[in-house]
Amino acid sequence: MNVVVFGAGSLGSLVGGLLAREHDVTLVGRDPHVSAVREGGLRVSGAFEFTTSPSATTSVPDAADLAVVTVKAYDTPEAAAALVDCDLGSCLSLQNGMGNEATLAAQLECPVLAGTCTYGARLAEPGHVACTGVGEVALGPREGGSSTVADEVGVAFDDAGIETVVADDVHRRLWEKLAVNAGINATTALARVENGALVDGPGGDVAAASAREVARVAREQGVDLSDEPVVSRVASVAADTAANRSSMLQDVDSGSRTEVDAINGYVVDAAAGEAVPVNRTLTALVRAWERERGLR
Ligand SMILES: NC(=O)C1=CN([C@@H]2O[C@H](COP(=O)(O)OP(=O)(O)OC[C@H]3O[C@@H](n4cnc5c(N)ncnc54)[C@H](O)[C@@H]3O)[C@@H](O)[C@H]2O)C=CC1
Ligand SMILES: CC(C)(CO)C(=O)C(=O)O
Repeated sequence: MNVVVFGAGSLGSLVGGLLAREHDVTLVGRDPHVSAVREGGLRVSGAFEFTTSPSATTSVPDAADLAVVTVKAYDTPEAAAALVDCDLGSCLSLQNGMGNEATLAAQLECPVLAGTCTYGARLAEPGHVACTGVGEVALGPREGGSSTVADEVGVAFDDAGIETVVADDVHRRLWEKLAVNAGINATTALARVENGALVDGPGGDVAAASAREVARVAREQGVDLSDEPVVSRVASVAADTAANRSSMLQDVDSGSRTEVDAINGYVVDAAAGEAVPVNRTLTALVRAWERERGLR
């Protein structure tokens, strides 16, 4: 399979590196990482240890069987615009946050797949990505249900040794992942704590309350997501990733824009006036930090 990974940063380089063991992969990213990969290949370390040599460029090739989109959620419109002239068989988003697939589908003619990814990745240096945790990719048609395209992409990921589930309930999975990110990311970013600080105590109460709001909004959207399993999921992820600094805390650490608009902000927008005070507060406080740093 000929794959273009659009957004070759941490996650894109890990997934692209794993896929490159079995497929023809082109990483689309930015220098100095792209130049380093061109010159010396891509080293994947951490839970894996290998070096591979995908193509690497700063511009999109003319065609590919599959585009895997791994930019931050706020860059998805730009990614969609950059891919519009690429002759694609299909497109898969592995991003966090909600709305990415709709943004891609609005501009691309190919089938768009939705996905969640619980692998952990960190770009250690140009040309070198570390896998900080082995997880799972779940993917399916963005419309829900099943499709031949989703099956084929699932086989391609599985053939590359990526733990993959082809899911006919991708909407539920996206909302469940949203509840986890809405509970953990902003809470840890604002408190400047690692995920484990939410396992119990005041931070955990905020994370649980945020997740309950997400579950309610999901149900209002017709997605079967119950409160307590979601709250338990948030607590178990916080415990399993206790030493992690969440991606939003890492963004705050580096003074970078966060994905709050696609996470807690999405919950507020989807609630359409329904009371979601915890997500509304988390969104406002993270946006206040971004504004103070001139990021919005
Ligand atoms: N890093 C991780 O462990 C995980 C990340 N995610 C999600 O995956 C997405 C990506 O996250 P990361 O890889 O951590 O972010 P990142 O910032 O490391 O990677 C994104 C990359 O896209 C590149 N990019 C953006 N626009 C571009 C353009 N127009 N042309 C070329 N390159 C462009 C950026 O330069 C950057 O290198 C986010 O939604 C994140 O929440 C999900 C699961 C795990
Ligand atoms: C699951 C969690 C919260 C792990 O840190 C994550 O996905 C993130 O940090 O964005």
